[in-house]
Amino acid sequence: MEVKSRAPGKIILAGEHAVVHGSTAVAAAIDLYTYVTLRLPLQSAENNDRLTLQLKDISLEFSWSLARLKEAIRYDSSTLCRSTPTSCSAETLKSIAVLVEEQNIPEAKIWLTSGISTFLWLYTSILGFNPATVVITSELPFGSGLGSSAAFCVALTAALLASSSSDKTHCDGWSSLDETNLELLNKWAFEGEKILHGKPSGIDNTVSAYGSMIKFCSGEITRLQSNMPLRMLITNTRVGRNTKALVSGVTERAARHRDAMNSVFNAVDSISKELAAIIQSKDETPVTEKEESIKELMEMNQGLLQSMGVSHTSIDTVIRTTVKHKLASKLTGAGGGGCVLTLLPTLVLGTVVDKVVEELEAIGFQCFTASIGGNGAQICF
Ligand SMILES: Nc1ncnc2c1ncn2[C@@H]1O[C@H](COP(=O)(O)OP(=O)(O)OP(=O)(O)O)[C@@H](O)[C@H]1O
Ligand SMILES: C[C@@](O)(CCO)CC(=O)[O-]
Ligand SMILES: [Mg+2]
Repeated sequence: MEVKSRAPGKIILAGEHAVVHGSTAVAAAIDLYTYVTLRLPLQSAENNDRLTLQLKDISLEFSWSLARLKEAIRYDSSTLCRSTPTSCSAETLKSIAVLVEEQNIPEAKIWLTSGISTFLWLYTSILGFNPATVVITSELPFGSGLGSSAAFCVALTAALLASSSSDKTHCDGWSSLDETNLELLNKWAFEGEKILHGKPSGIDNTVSAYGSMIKFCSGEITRLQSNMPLRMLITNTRVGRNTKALVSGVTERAARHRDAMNSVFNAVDSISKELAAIIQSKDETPVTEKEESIKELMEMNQGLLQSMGVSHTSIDTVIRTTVKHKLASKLTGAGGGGCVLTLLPTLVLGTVVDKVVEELEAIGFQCFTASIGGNGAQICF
């Protein structure tokens, strides 16, 4: 039996980090996906006593015998229930860490450790100690602010849940999940993100699972219907960083300067709400005027992210380069490097965009555009 799944990455238009502290944020799915192929072997097949994970983009394979998994992860798989997502306990995470360590991940790829731990947790929690080969590929850059960790959790969980569901109707092409399955998928993916982000808000897994564009506040989701064109240039500074460390840095700063940081988070909340209202507004305001407002909101949000301590000199370089051409930019995702968004207003000339891209790429950054607000998680049998 084989099932495939895919889940998109995302951009955060406003509200990253503050959303972890209860503020509103606005995010949209992008058309760059993480793909999972899950193969369950026949009883009689070779390798029916192993769990194998293949990360195709980086040509790495990890494999565990089921006996070793059962010995190390000491929970009773008969008590696990795919329909009630639970958190990975510190004790289980420790046992999983031992299993990951045994795989001798190359030092240069050590950042994969948390991803592989998350894989083992989600797999054994949903499918128990059953043999399989799981193949993963991704169009998303890892650890760059485009939600690679959430897309990984959502795509993996979608394949795991689909393979264990009674409804395996063959379909041609990708099909979306129904509301009940989406909700379950999103809850499991959130548990996976907890291993990767430490204290996630849940916005990344939610927008990856549901797709489209959402306003998100303390777990409450509002799907947004955009009533204006929204084009963003995405610049990957290629500066690596880790979301978990950045999130905990902001939490520590918030503990040191409670009142000041609460004011920052409140300001971000207002920015996100205003941004969502502009995007959805059906009034007669000309698009150019709406774009001017979004531009200003992005600049303000970037200033507040700077004051949270999550910007980076590479991000400042992108901002300086784009502002010369009267374009506004802000970091997206956790910051500290990673990706930057630049609003491309409808009237901006193609020649100006080409010039900006040329300048940014000459510095060593990578620029691309992506379609915003598309599909969420999908499966294919
Ligand atoms: N396809 C994948 N295969 C294995 N691990 C992955 C994959 N995608 C992401 N990961 C794991 O997620 C980690 C990156 O997550 P992180 O949250 O730091 O960045 P991000 O999700 O890309 O950015 P942001 O959280 O800011 O949107 C990687 O170091 C890796 O452990
Ligand atoms: C930085 C953060 O706000 C967004 C990362 O894409 C973390 C989170 O919400 O989990
Ligand atoms: Mg992430």
